[in-house]
Amino acid sequence: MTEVRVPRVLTIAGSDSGGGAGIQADLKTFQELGVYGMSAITAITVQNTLGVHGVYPLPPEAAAEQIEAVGSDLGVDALKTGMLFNAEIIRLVADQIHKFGWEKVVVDPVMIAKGGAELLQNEAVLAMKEHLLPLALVVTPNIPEAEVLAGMRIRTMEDRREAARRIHALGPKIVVIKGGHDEGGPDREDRDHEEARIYGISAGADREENLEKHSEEHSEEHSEEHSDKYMKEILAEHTEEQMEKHMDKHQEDHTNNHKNNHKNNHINDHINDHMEDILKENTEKHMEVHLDVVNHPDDQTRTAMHPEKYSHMNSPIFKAVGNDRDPQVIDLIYDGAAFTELSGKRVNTVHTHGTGCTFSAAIAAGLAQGMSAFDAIRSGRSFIQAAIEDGLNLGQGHGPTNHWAYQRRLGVLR
Ligand SMILES: Nc1ncnc2c1ncn2[C@@H]1O[C@H](COP(=O)(O)OP(=O)(O)OP(=O)(O)O)[C@@H](O)[C@H]1O
Ligand SMILES: Cc1ncc(COP(=O)(O)O)c(N)n1
Repeated sequence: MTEVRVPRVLTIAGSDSGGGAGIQADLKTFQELGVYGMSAITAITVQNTLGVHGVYPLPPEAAAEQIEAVGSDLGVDALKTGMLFNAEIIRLVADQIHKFGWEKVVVDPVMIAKGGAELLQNEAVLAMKEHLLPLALVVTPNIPEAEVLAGMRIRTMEDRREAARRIHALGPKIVVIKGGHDEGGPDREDRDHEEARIYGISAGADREENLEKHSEEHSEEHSEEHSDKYMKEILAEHTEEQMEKHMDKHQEDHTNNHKNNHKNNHINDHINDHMEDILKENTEKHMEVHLDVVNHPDDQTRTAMHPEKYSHMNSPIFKAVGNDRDPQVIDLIYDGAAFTELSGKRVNTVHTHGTGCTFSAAIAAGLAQGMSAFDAIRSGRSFIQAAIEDGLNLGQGHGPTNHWAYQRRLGVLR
């Protein structure tokens, strides 16, 4: 009889002292999903919910040696990469993946923290494109990262599809462009003018033509100086937008928190007095959530070309709660043949620190468990949706997500 072995997953990423992103988020996700987690740390960040206060990269060999130690002894069924910080670390990590012949590789091309700190040096983008992306089964850029990797602005879903095609051409088998950052943004005219400023093109009627011309020149040029400037502009712009939204929401949250303090004390007393009742009630509430999911008629997954290929995505357990009237967040998947949109309810919260890390870690866990890439992505989406919806409200800033939420909803109350 063959012995059943626990799936083993490695994360190669930076440490987040605040516990919401990076290695810490990854290991929490692995544990929740029932896989054995291992880590190779690339950098130590001094971080809390208010931001990144320091970055201490480890010597590149430290990452390579950790991977060697884990790979040569415990073995790795799937892995994910997160913050890699510099080109040398990227090269050594890629060498190790290549040497061990690992195929279930999820690359989360982390570039910048939500608060604006640089988690990947500008000049390392080229190394990521050349050395790491070709080894990826799944790559999961957010919109600003996709803009940098594809060398184009993303304003519409068609832009996103074009960016996905370009990134796919760099070698990964499946591209997932996440939609967390797509909150509508400035109107088309403003974006046109902003784009014109960055590209140095006109914003008038001949705009599309100019943009196309620019994009051709851009791919021919590939000058590092140009892509450095381009990357800085894109990332700075997105960060400013996010910070403004964050500050508004944060002030609102603070007022609400204050108002809720008395109420919370009462609730705590109540919980202590009636623990059993609360737990029972919670279980019923979670069952209702499931029923809502099961009965929901409109599956929010739209499959562009091969519905039969993705029929497993109709599995009720993997459906996000929500409906078409809710503001949506859409992740776009491209496998070189078809586009699939995964959409779910957009949660109105500032506590989304580490969402990308958690999502990619959950995908790696699914792959290690033998899921297809699409199932793993779908299940990763459900994991992060639950983690954002049932937020923990920790810290004074941009708080972490709730890594317990997914299992709790499945009825495992802990
Ligand atoms: N407000 C939200 N409501 C629901 N889902 C969200 C929300 N924000 C992000 N997500 C989901 O979380 C996952 C990560 O998306 P996001 O675009 O935030 O990645 P990211 O910017 O790389 O994350 P981070 O940098 O915080 O680690 C995606 O599956 C996305 O759809
Ligand atoms: C170590 C580390 N890795 C990744 C992120 C990205 O997460 P976010 O964009 O939510 O800050 C981070 N902040 N820290």
